Amino acid sequence: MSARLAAASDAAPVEARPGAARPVLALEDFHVAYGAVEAVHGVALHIDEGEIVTVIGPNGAGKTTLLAAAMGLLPSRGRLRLGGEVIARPSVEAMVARGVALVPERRELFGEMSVEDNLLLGGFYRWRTGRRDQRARMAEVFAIFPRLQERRTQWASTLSGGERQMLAIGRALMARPRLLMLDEPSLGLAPLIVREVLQVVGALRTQGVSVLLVEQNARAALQVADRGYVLETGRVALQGPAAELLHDRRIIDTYLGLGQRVA
Ligand SMILES: Nc1ncnc2c1ncn2[C@@H]1O[C@H](COP(=O)(O)OP(=O)(O)OP(=O)(O)O)[C@@H](O)[C@H]1O
Repeated sequence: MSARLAAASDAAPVEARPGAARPVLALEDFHVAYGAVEAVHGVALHIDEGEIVTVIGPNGAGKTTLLAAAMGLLPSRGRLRLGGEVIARPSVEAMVARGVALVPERRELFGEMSVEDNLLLGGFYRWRTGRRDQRARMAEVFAIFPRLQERRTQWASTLSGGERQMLAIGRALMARPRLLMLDEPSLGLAPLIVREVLQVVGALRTQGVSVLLVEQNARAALQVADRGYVLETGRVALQGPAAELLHDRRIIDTYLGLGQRVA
């Protein structure tokens, strides 16, 4: 294991790390349970401003659970901070109001509504007033995903898998989030489309959006991310710079397949 890769969760509290940028999101000793059964056991992770951080791991490791609880969709125990603020009881309303957006695994689009109307709904909560503002933001989203503009009047249900994923991300971007949380954006997509979608995700950092990317496609995720965490049975098993994780023997053997070295 490389010296810069750490086997356990962040040992020091985030604010205690020398020279650390202020994290957009920090979880410390974060636990999530379904009834009496705990699925996430004391995870610590952070995302700094403009960073793309990925959480990878096998089926059932707790990735979706972690993301849902960080968004306030599931009850949690531990510490969650957004910027400098401790959020005592994370709720969806609190997270959305503070500029966090989640793109869920199943995308949750409104199939019998146009691309344009799906996008407008994404900005509704934050921009209840000011329709002109929403139109301006939609133009920005179309600049990011030109394919959506070509299909703006088409029902969401008629889009291809890749286009639906773009629409789901575009809808989340309508709220101008500081932090975008993505759950398995590669799910069900062909490799070329995965690359296209993740390239756009990578470009978001230049627009001041930080990204928490949960992925089973470890290679694709590590190629776009700055740092990564490996979650196994609800615990952080390994973490470090994405470029180093990509070349870590254990990651290659377990997640990248057939003992191949990454070129
Ligand atoms: N609604 C639920 N009720 C009870 N247990 C659940 C529920 N949802 C998930 N779990 C359990 O929590 C654990 C973590 O599941 P989770 O879906 O978060 O894993 P994951 O890493 O996202 O997996 P995948 O990559 O397959 O989506 C699993 O053991 C799962 O069975």
